[in-house]
Amino acid sequence: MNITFLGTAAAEGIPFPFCDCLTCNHAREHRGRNIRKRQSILINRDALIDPGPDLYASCAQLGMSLTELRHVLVTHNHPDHFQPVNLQFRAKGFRQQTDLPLLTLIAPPSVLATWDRFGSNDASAEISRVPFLPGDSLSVPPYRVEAIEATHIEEAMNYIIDDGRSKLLYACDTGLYRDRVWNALEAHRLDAVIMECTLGSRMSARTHMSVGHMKTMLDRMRLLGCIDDRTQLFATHFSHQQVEPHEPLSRMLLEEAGVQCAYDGMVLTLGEEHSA
Ligand SMILES: Nc1ccn([C@@H]2O[C@H](COP(=O)(O)O)[C@@H](O)[C@H]2O)c(=O)n1
Repeated sequence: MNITFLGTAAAEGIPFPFCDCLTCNHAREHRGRNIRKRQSILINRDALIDPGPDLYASCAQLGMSLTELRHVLVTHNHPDHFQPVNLQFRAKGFRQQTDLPLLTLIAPPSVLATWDRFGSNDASAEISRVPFLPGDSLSVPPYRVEAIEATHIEEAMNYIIDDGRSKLLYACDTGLYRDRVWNALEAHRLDAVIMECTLGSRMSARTHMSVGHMKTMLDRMRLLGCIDDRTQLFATHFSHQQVEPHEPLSRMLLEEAGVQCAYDGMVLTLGEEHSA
């Protein structure tokens, strides 16, 4: 499974244009991995999680097209994770010479309601919708997708994605899992975990993760046998209000939690990593 981080920031991005905090100012001055677009990942070339506000800019910057995209999974109904216009522009009039595969839109009912409220049309966007909720699973070859309940807003989900060779847990956005979620997770042996660490080392909250909470979650996963020393661990979805620039943040995550710090353009081939 190839995974490309299209964006690694929380709602505001880094730098947030309406902010002059140290992290935002440092990003403007030093750029590189300090610049973070809003959170989104591409799996291989055919599955995308969270088509947020920076999707087109990320693809342009990384030289990637989405013409092979077949599955879009949405975690929850927040505007930094789902922007209907990204998929509305799949309509024929916007790409007359390009044929696209039918797209499966896997999303909670609240996200599908937003899709409808923005005047979207499934037929013209060549989309087949699949209402999805925590506890649901389905097969969209080559993937098996299972949703577990996130601790964030109503209907928010994290995804377990299995391509038959490796299994990923995508844990954005969430706070500490509720007890009932651990029963569902127990059955899984994970090759990679991508977990939000919105709050860095500065604070704790119910609906987002700090490095302390991340360690708590990973310790419990280890105890249950979901992860072991071979599992690759990544932190992402950082808030400019809570984290330092990329280098000190990377050091802190590695030292305190044994976790790698994701950056925009990072590519994982489960077992390897190199820049796009
Ligand atoms: N405990 C928190 C929660 C949020 N933030 C900041 O707010 C932004 C939006 O949060 P959502 O819960 O709506 O995703 C987030 O990007 C953080 O910058 C926070 O600092 N502490």
